[in-house]
Amino acid sequence: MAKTSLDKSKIKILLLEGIHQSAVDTLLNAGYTSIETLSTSLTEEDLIDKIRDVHFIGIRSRTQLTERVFAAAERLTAVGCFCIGTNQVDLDAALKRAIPVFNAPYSNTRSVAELVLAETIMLLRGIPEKNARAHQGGWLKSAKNSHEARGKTLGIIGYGSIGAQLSVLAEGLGFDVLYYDVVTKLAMGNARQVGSLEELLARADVVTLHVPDLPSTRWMIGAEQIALMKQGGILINASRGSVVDIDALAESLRSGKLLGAAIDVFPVEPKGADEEFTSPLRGLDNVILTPHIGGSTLEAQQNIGIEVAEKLVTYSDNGTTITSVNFPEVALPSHPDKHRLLHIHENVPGVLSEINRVLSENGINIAGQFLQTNDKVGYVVIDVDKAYGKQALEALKQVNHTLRLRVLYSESDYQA
Ligand SMILES: NC(=O)C1=CN([C@@H]2O[C@H](COP(=O)(O)OP(=O)(O)OC[C@H]3O[C@@H](n4cnc5c(N)ncnc54)[C@H](O)[C@@H]3O)[C@@H](O)[C@H]2O)C=CC1
Ligand SMILES: O=C(O)CCC(=O)C(=O)O
Repeated sequence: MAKTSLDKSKIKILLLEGIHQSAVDTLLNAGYTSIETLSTSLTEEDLIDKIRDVHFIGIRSRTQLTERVFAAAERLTAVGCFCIGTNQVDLDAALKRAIPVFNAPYSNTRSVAELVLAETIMLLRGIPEKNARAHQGGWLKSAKNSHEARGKTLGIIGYGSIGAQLSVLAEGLGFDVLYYDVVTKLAMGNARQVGSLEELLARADVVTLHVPDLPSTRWMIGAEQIALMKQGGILINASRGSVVDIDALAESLRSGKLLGAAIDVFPVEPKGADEEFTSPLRGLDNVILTPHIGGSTLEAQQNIGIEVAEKLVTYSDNGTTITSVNFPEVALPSHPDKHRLLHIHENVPGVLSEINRVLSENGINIAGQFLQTNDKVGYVVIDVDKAYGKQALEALKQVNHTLRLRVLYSESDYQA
């Protein structure tokens, strides 16, 4: 019998950026013991060195997994983004090497929504400036530019998980909620979708961004858009640093066009606590600057640790790719007495029949077969009896357009 399924203790896992201990515990409980954790991200060069013998990598938003990194990652089997956004990963570079990428699409939604709501109230009252003055011995006791949230208009750009959650919380406080999204979205409560970004900018007292990093969202808020906002408006960005032109924002705060801002994400962010944070927004009154901690609550991080680690374990043990952001999604049953062949190939006609020809010529009985494709990749999973020869696996690897073949032992063999 061919021996290609790796012993779990030999499967190397690298977790970067201070991923929560719950991820380590989840991996250990599943039998994966070779886990290295680092509290920071790595530069591209350092990552290229480190990733060569790594099978699974876990990152957050800071680590850039580029084409060059994937090219060096000879053993990489899957990527876990312990966050929502996956813009830091070259998803096509991963896909063409048969590497599924997973994330935690909802685990920190609430944390971001709560932070934004809190910042909205603080900024409407001018608290950052009053707080700074008090720390310097000043006493800015004034109602000037201080407003209740009740009856103000909150404009949400991007009405997905976070935008919609924020909408519900904000209505509870008495905000009128408007939102703009490229997709028609069902309104929560009494919120209303507007037809254009321009309309939202003109009508909202507070504008908050909750869009992904996409070519269409890059620098979507610049000088032109800020000019459309109300005099004395407030801007919040806890989405991605590429969405707001930070120089234009700084200028609008200096000129008094905007009265306040809260920014959690920046075009360039420090790799870790040792690197200095620089920004044109530093030193401006009534600007809340936070170090990309929208999702950084213990509750969210603990849940994310478990969720993404479980997805990596499930893919490693069983082949399931449900919720992968770049890969054909297949939900697989357990395979107690069968070995499982995972064949990943370019999605071109004829590969499946070629695989079945090889199996038949090698006398391999198919106990179960599952197939899913996306526009680039086909993923065929075949459960087979345990008795097969090494030459059958070699022949499967030789099938034209094959990207990768993985073999998973039967679960009873794993437990043995
Ligand atoms: N600051 C932080 O720590 C965190 C930041 N994030 C960021 O927040 C983003 C949003 O998260 P979710 O709400 O979970 O995403 P989501 O995918 O549920 O929602 C995004 C929404 O934006 C809309 N959208 C896309 N392009 C648009 C455009 N050009 N104009 C208007 N709307 C557009 C989509 O249709 C969708 O409704 C993430 O992609 C991530 O980058 C997420 C979690 C934590
Ligand atoms: O917590 C993190 O490192 C990143 C949070 C974030 O931006 C996300 O979930 O997309």
